[in-house]
Amino acid sequence: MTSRKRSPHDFIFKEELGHGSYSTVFKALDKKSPNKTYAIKVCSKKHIINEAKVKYVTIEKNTMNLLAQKNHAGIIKLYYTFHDEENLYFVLDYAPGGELLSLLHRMGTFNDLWTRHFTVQLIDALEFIHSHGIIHRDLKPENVLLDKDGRLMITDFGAAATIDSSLEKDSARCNSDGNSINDSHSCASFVGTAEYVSPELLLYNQCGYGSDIWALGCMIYQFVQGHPPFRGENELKTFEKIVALDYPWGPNKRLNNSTPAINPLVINLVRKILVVEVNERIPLKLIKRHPYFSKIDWNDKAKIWRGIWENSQGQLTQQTAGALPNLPQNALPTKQLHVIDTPARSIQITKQKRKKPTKISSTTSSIVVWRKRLGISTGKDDLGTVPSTAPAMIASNDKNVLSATTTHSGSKSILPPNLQPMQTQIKRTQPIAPSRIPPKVPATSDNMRIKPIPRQKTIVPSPPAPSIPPSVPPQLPTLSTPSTSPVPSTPSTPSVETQQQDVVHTLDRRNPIDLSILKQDYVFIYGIPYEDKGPAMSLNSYNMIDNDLITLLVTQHKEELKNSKLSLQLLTLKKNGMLSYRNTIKEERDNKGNREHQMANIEDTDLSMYDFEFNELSRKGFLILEKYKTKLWFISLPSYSKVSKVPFNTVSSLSINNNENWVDCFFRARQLLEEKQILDKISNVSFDSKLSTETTPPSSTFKKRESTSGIGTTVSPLSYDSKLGSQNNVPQNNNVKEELPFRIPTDVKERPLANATPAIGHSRVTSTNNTNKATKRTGRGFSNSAPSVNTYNNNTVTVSNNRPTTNPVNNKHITPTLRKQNSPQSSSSSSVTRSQTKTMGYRQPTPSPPLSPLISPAMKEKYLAPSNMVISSSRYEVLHTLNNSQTNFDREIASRGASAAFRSLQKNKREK
Ligand SMILES: Nc1ncnc2c1ncn2[C@@H]1O[C@H](COP(=O)(O)OP(=O)(O)OP(=O)(O)O)[C@@H](O)[C@H]1O
Repeated sequence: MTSRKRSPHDFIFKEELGHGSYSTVFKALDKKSPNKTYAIKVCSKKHIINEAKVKYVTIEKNTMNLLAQKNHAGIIKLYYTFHDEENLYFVLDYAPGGELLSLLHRMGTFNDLWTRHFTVQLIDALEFIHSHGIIHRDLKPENVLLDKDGRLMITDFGAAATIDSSLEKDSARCNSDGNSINDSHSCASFVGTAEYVSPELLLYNQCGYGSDIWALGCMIYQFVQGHPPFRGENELKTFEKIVALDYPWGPNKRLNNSTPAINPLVINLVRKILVVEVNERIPLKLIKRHPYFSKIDWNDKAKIWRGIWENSQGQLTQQTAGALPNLPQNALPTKQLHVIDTPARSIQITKQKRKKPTKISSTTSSIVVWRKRLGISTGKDDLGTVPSTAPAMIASNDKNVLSATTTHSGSKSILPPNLQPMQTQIKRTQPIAPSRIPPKVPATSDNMRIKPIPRQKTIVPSPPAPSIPPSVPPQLPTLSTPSTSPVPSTPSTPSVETQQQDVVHTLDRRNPIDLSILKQDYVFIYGIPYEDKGPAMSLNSYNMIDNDLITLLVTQHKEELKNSKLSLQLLTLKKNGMLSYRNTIKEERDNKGNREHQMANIEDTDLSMYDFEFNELSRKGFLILEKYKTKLWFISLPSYSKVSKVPFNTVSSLSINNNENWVDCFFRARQLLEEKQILDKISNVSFDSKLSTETTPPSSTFKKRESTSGIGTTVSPLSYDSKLGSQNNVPQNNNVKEELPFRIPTDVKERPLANATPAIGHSRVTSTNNTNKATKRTGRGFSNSAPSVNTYNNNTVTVSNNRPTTNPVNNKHITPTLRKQNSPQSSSSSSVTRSQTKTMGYRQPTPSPPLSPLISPAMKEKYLAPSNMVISSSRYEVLHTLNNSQTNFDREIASRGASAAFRSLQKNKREK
């Protein structure tokens, strides 16, 4: 870089490379060193002022100046800035490969190799940007350019913001004025592109590093799917999808059929990134340790930044390209060099027609409209004022700015130091949290369809907001598929498609689908001790409970699992909502001679599904069913290879509905129980009534197991073994006490309410203990249950304090929150349960306070789910609950349970 002042006359302007909302970009040669090619972005001063783009030009220049000093391969470098009477000039790295989006469009989707290649480079570049306290805020494939070898270069920093470098990297937020926010976590404006905008920006007016990571997740998804994950018919619908986390995983669209399916690790990674709660979103440093990158040496920059056609030695090779379908090197755009030596003065900055005519303000207005529709307070936005993204003083200095451009190495800013927007610390306003969520957040099927949009317009001016339609609660999907029909007439034969799918998963394909079973599988069951102070694990590691933890547990207890006769259990979800298990290896019987031990009734209040994470492809996953007394219960699927070794001859009539995942089946069962109509239909179904009356503790073997210790004190954060990948990741230290993997509560005291719902008369048979407890619960004010619940609870009124019930009139689920309002007595329990919830530390970023002792004797015996725990079937309930939650943590909890339901709902809708 040179400090010598440059001017337009130092360059030969060649063809136009493209134009943006306030600029036209030309290829240009340096007259002094003709071998050096640049891209010069020419911005018309008049246009900038007229279109009020000064602040964005300023931000872009300052940000690029800052980054250029460190010279990172993944960032378009700004070499010089200068101006003449008419224009501003930014002399930039020339990226002959064009936009990454163009390449993606040519390819349809990227294969795994390219996906990893670009993702790795993106991560490295993003880390560099963040390490300088900069948030890009408009990451998307259009803003990523390629050099001639297919290395990516991030550009377009016009929406960037800086934060205070003293803040924690992953927690810092900023406002778009470049002011760090360590208290209010507020962002004063909306920027970005609708498809890539983060939920925290939409919902809470916040932006931070996490927002870039969200966009990264969207891009990775786009690499493998060919389109961004969230795309509605208009921006408002796109926003709805974002906050609903409504994105589909479709088949890979590559033309070449030999292309393998999407790497499950990519899916896993994207799922970890696309998390609505920003605090739960995986940070960059953990992304780098994700198994998808197990072979990446992040310190080896040369390797990371090699071209797409270079081999590991850095040599260009046709091999790589040859191995990829339809991947000629000329996939990268090669614009013909028309040598048009344009005199600088005659450069016309045309009124932009291609894209982003009103980029930021348009998105902003869309978000404002959207938030208005949701009834979310947006402060000034509600008054129709779009918050500014730049300090107010910039506007008043527009002209000064334009006449004060400098070379890069000269004074660093266009503005005088006291007016520099990127460094000015301004007291921020409080975060604008949603103050009200309206009764309707449309989750209509019409926005499920994805229309091919050739190019992601950054911003399209939004249509005027339609008036809010009257609230229509989303309907639960009805059941109609033969394999899940509750009518037990003739066993249905799986469809051809079903049969094909079952090739992998069906354990015994000779048998027809057993209509009384929704889902049946082999699982490992873990109990994680949950003590007064919280889970008997470090909160940090507890925060990481997910597939990785399950994998860790399996890894750690592999031998034990292999050898233990109790390790493999058959877990069955029946249509009456009963979850039962059976030891498939040793046929143990309980005192009543039952081979099958009921575990819990999912219809039961006590069984709360807190979270799930299943990957049906890799057969990895877990489901946290509940915190019951002292344990959290996990159900984890073993790998298929393990399942295939199970001696199936010990199991009769095993047909598994593997077309649906566990979560969907749970909701299906729940729905069956809740809908009167369905209950009628299933009244003839002969349920195993033995199970429903079981009150006797099962075998002593189980008891003995129960008394042994569970997982010990601390599990350190996971580290990935790069050689072994995710299936074999191991903890950094082995400070994990031995855990017996199988921990089913086997006596009445320990077991969650183990009630089956008898078919005839729908009366609920409960054990003596449970009946008492149920009565206690009723006494806490839950008698205002929906009629449908009582319909099948003739004898014992047992109404969930966390389970939505169904109003038979409109089939609308009544949230606990709503019921709570009708139930004065519920307040005490809700406060207690809230305390419990917090203490659970569920993926809480910071350690939560110690668990307050359980208060009532009843609670000592029975765990009460948090009052706002929602297993919901409608997005409305989710948002309603989120809105009514008093703390972020409550929101997190509610959001998790609800998101499961919502996904289920969406899936069903899509299937329709
Ligand atoms: N350094 C570069 N090398 C090659 N082409 C470039 C370079 N910078 C920009 N372009 C091309 O010029 C087009 C316009 O870029 P520019 O930065 O002016 O606008 P934009 O970022 O696309 O839009 P906006 O400014 O509205 O966000 C880009 O889409 C890209 O195709």
